[in-house]
Amino acid sequence: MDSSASVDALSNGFKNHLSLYQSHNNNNVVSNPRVKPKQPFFIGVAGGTASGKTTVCNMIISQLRDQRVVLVNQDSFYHSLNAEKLKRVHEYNFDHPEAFDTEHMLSCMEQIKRGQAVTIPNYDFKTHQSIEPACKVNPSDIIILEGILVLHDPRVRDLMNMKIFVDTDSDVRLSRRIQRDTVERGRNIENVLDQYARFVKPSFEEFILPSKKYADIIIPRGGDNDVAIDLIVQHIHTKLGQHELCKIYPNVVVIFSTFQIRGMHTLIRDAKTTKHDFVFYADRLIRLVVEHGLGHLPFKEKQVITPTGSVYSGVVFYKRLCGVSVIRSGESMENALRACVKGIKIGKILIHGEGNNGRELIYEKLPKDISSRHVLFLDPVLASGNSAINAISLLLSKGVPESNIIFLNLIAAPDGIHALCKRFPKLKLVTSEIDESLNEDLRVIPGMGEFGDRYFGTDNEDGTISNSTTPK
Ligand SMILES: Nc1ncnc2c1ncn2[C@@H]1O[C@H](COP(=O)(O)OP(=O)(O)O)[C@@H](O)[C@H]1O
Ligand SMILES: Nc1ccn([C@@H]2O[C@H](COP(=O)(O)O)[C@@H](O)[C@H]2O)c(=O)n1
Ligand SMILES: [Mg+2]
Repeated sequence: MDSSASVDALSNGFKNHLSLYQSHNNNNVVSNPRVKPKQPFFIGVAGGTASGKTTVCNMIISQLRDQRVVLVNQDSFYHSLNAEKLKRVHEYNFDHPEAFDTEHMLSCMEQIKRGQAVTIPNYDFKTHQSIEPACKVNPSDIIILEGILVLHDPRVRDLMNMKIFVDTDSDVRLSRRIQRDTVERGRNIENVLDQYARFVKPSFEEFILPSKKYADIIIPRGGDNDVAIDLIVQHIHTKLGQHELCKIYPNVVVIFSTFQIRGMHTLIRDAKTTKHDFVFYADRLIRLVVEHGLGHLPFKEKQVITPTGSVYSGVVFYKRLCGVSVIRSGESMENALRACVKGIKIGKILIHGEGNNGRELIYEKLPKDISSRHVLFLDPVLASGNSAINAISLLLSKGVPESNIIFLNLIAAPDGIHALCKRFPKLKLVTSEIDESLNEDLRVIPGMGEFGDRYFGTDNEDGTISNSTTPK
């Protein structure tokens, strides 16, 4: 194979994720200065030559199917050799930190970390030069930077959320390197052994091995260590699934994001989506949130005998439940709740209000025995939190314990979460996405417009959505 390991590694990342980057690119996203892109999770993978860094990275990527991942190889940032240096290539130390354009790598990684697209050079191990075309890397959820010296420079290390060192026996590495470089990098055994003894081994001892102390995780045996790779993938999932606000308010639960969920959000947030599609995908998301929310109810263990005469140890559903929907958009969630909880009673609350203050209770119809039930409170959009606080205060005044309320929601603004969770710390909020902010009209950004208008088809005749001044 002609291409270098660097290009291989990079293109592996692209092979897995290219279509994703392109679709991301083609979305014609209108940049909104108020919306800060989410910071990606940045992983650094270092280790000696042929320790299995690229192999480990590809194993991690293959397990992160629901995330957008980009793999960048430090090799891409090797300085190209000029004619003079090419003549004496056998005297060149490719394992010294100065062999890399670290300033360029740092600037690219800083840009990717800020959520910007960058162009990464394409390095050819046969000609020892950067070649065309360079590779465009679009913003991602996870960035992996791998290479022998990625833990060497403190500025690069500081960008990383997780630092890994792949630790493989040096004899194993040498034999793999001979094999790889003769097959893939156009070298002969004498070259490989000579380079190894003169530069690779001494630089490993002087620069690479000392960087091991900065690693959070050391993986002995590289790609053979399935347990370590599973644990790393689990940790990444946990970190990505956890919004900062979930750490502040442990009762805020964001359902685990998959490409399916993002796809549904993309559709319902798109201003061009038809009413029919909006309802279809909003219903799918609502159903997921409802199912997730029900999982937070208390349960009792129960054993049953199956038709094979065996014992199945299970649980029984909690039955004293009711729903309460906030008119009008909360009513869109009632069907999903009815479909999941047979015969559930659903009450209603109508709150009216303008601007930041002055919410007024207009109408309420709640089950008489609501105080003895767990309440699933239905409202798809949490913006300032003013309406929700009003409605939940009403439930508390009816004797519902705060800890018996589960708020089921599709999108929540941080402002609403702060307001609600500070006021009702025992209430549980289950949502499918936390958005960036509220604008000056108290509308969620990026948001999805007026949910009720889009769901019930009461937007303007020309198909545009009313720019309501009545925030939720
Ligand atoms: N666990 C393993 N068992 C056998 N061969 C391996 C293993 N891990 C890597 N290799 C092989 O060793 C060579 C170097 O691995 P690679 O992942 O490219 O290392 P690095 O990126 O650290 O240089 C490759 O040819 C690869 O296929
Ligand atoms: N023109 C080059 C550039 C680098 N190398 C060697 O590659 C090794 C790093 O790649 P790994 O995939 O093994 O991490 C490094 O040890 C350099 O010696 C080269 O031979 N020629
Ligand atoms: Mg490699």
